[in-house]
Formats: sequence, C-alpha cells, structure tokens
Amino acid sequence: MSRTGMNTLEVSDLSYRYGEKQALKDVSFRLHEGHFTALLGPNGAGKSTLFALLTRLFVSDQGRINIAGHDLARSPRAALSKIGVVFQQPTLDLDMSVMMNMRYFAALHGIKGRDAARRIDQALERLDMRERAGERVRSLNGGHRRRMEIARALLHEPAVLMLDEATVGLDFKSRRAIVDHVHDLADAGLTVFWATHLVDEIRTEDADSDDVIVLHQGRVLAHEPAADLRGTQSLADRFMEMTDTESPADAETIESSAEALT
Ligand SMILES: Nc1ncnc2c1ncn2[C@@H]1O[C@H](COP(=O)(O)OP(=O)(O)OP(=O)(O)O)[C@@H](O)[C@H]1O
Repeated sequence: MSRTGMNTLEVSDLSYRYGEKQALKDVSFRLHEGHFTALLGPNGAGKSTLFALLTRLFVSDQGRINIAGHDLARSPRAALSKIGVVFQQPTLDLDMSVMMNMRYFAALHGIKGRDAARRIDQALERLDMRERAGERVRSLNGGHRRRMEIARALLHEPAVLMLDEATVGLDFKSRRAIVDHVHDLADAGLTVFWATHLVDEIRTEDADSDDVIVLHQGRVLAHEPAADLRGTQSLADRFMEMTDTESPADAETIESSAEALT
C-alpha cells in the first residue's frame, strides 16, 4: 500500500569516502514524486557510489536514505522492496528465455502463479517486449536486453525506478527507444531516477521538463527543472559551464605558458 506523497526517494546529508577519497559530500535531495529526475554528472562525479548506497551494496554511517517512507538503515527490507533497479552492468541469464528470466525474478520477490503471469505480461507490454517473451536473452540485441531488464525491475511494482547509465554501449536508436520508454513510465506516474552523463537524454522544454540533479565531485550543484537550469542556454553548455573544473590557478598557468610561446 502506498500513501499519497510517499512514492519517492529522499536523501539527507549523505557522505561517503573510499579511504582518503571523498566520493560524496553532504548530498541531500528529495525526488519530485511521479516525475523523471536525471542525476547528471561527469565521469567520477559519484553517481555509481550514490546508486550503491541507495541499493545498500554500500552502507554509510553519515546521512540518511528514505525510500517510500522507509528508512533504509532501519528497515532495509521494506525500503528495498520499494525500488526497482537497473544497474550499469547487465544482470541477465543469457541462456534463459525472456519469460524464464522474468519468472525467476518474480519468484525472488515471492510473486507466483497467475499473479506472476499477469505482472510479467503487463511489464513486457509496457516496454513493448511482449512478442519476445519466448526468445533466449542471448539472441536479443543490447537495446532489447535493457528493455527486458527495465520490465523486470517493474514486476514487484516499485515506488521508485532507478537506472544507472542504462544506455551505456547502445546505438543511438536503441538509446532513444529506452529513453522514451522510461519517460513514458514517468508520464504514467512512476517516480524515475535516471543517472547519466548525456544531456541529450534529458527533456528540457518548458512544458515537458525533467528535473535535474547536477552532481559534481561528490556534491549537488543544482536541483531544479531542466528548463530552469538551462535558462537561455542549451543544457549542454550550462552543464559544461557548471562542471568546468579548471581552477583560477590553472587558468593562470595556461595563460602564462601561452605567453611564453608567443
Ligand atoms: N573503490 C574505489 N576506491 C577508490 N576510489 C573510488 C572507488 N570507486 C570509485 N572511486 C572514486 O570515487 C569517485 C566517484 O566514483 P563513481 O564511480 O561513483 O563516479 P561516477 O559518477 O559513477 O562515474 P562514472 O560515470 O565514470 O561511472 C571517483 O573519483 C572515483 O575515482
């Protein structure tokens, strides 16, 4: 049962270190329920570390994570049952059919029999993958494999769907199809959290804008609708400007070496 206003993810003052390396620092945000939020950050920003913490692969003693009203540290099972996750690395059994993969995953969640059949059918339908149910995963192209993983992540009817760079390695057409499918899920009311470093996966038009969280060097630099964030610029230019790490000291060095060359 989900209560109104609870189908979301809230992170407060979350920090994480790998030894000396501070990967996340005081990260706080609350996703807008039923919207598509992009977690936008360049390589090394901390996106995968954040996903590892959200899915409890890693644990931090600094900060809190609340998923659909459940505190992840205090009620991990309840909290984790409310998220659907698609990791950067595919996690499919290539020698099983699409249907067998789906049934296996449903069973892991205690979903069986007719209920499982109904949910699998619905989830495959939502990703336009129904006619491929009998195919072996090995015979699917990369885009269809990813769509299957997304369908699988929906089986237990999560409150929040999280995807970590879900389009890595796909060609443009497959990437576009997945981006569109996941936007459709958000348009139907699902809270979506989409990690990427590709600005073209984000909708920036005023009338139909995604939310964006800009993560850079482990810190949240912005959290607002993409249309507001870009202003009169393109989102690509705005993002480059925000994450340009060249320090004033570096700029001086570059200028003086340029002078030395003339
Ligand atoms: N096991 C580790 N040990 C030490 N440092 C690490 C480790 N894993 C990640 N880091 C560092 O932590 C920072 C955040 O890494 P993370 O992988 O979370 O970034 P990311 O935004 O997911 O990047 P990418 O887009 O390249 O996957 C980086 O500086 C990275 O080098």
